[in-house]
Amino acid sequence: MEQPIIEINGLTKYYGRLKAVDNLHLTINKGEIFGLLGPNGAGKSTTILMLLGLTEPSSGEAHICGFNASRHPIPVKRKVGYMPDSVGFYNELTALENLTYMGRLNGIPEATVKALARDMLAEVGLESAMNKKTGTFSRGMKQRLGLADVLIKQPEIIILDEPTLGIDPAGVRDFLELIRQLSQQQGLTILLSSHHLHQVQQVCNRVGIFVGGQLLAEGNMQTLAAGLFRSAPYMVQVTLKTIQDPAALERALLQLPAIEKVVITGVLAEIYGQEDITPDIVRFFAGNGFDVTGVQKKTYGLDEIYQQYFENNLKENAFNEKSSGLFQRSFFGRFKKH
Ligand SMILES: Nc1ncnc2c1ncn2[C@@H]1O[C@H](COP(=O)(O)OP(=O)(O)OP(=O)(O)O)[C@@H](O)[C@H]1O
Repeated sequence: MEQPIIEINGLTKYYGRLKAVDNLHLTINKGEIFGLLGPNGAGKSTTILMLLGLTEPSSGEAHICGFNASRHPIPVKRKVGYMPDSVGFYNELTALENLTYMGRLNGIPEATVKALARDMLAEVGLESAMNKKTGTFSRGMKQRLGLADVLIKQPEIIILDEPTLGIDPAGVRDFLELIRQLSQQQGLTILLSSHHLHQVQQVCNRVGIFVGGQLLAEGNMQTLAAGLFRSAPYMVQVTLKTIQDPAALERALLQLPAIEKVVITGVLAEIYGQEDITPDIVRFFAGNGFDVTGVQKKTYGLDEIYQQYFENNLKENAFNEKSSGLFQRSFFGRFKKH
């Protein structure tokens, strides 16, 4: 049963004349890992600040666990743990000392704070480093400590702003896995802002694509891909030993049912269709005496979704810069709930 925990209605923020967030509508359910995806300046951080009650919206409102974020920021802060993109610690203190200190600041009773800090450090995989000074920590270790710092408040929602920035690939993988486990084991709701497509794709149940202050699309990977690639959602790549007459091959393939488009480049044929056309295609090539060296069914990931949007958006901008807003709305309009 879906239970809304973050409800955003018409949230808008102007900085002077700049509309940093434009009429945002979004609902996030309890236990979801939601990715706010978008390039720099898209409005992700401003949205997060409004959710935390740290900046006042120009219009619209956000409810967190039922509390209006700008009218009741204190209960909201109790429910939400926020990790900014860069977390500062006292370098001369150990991880345990830093975390115990943060726990005290958050009002955790003296009798339990140290034990809780130890538990949280174990939770984020820093058990063996808890007595090391944080000045010696790598960026990945600092992010884990940042997460422990958020968890010690025992929040219901965690908001992470670009949490994997500057961490090496193995560290990123471990960190994302940790986030996934926390969400699964503790039923935490996690909102994660990032411009790293692959990372968001790995860990999030649902993503929202932000550009120019607008939420252009939201959904899971399947819904986004199905909507975006509606005209030809399936693609099969066939590699052949040779292609003597590409035009004739294209014509012949287009005779097959459900095939919408064929693109031949060198010895590679990319065949797009309405249905999963792989069996028909394989039969076609085998039956017509082609030497097939490879067949690959393509599934659309966030990369393609993002790329497709940007490619089209760039073309449109080059054509008429002023129409880009309109284009964005029409291109992604079909995904939007509001
Ligand atoms: N305090 C501020 N005063 C004026 N303009 C601001 C302020 N904060 C952000 N902006 C502008 O609002 C827009 C959205 O910025 P925001 O930081 O929310 O985007 P973002 O998606 O989080 O990007 P990044 O990943 O670079 O932080 C940008 O054009 C930014 O320059």
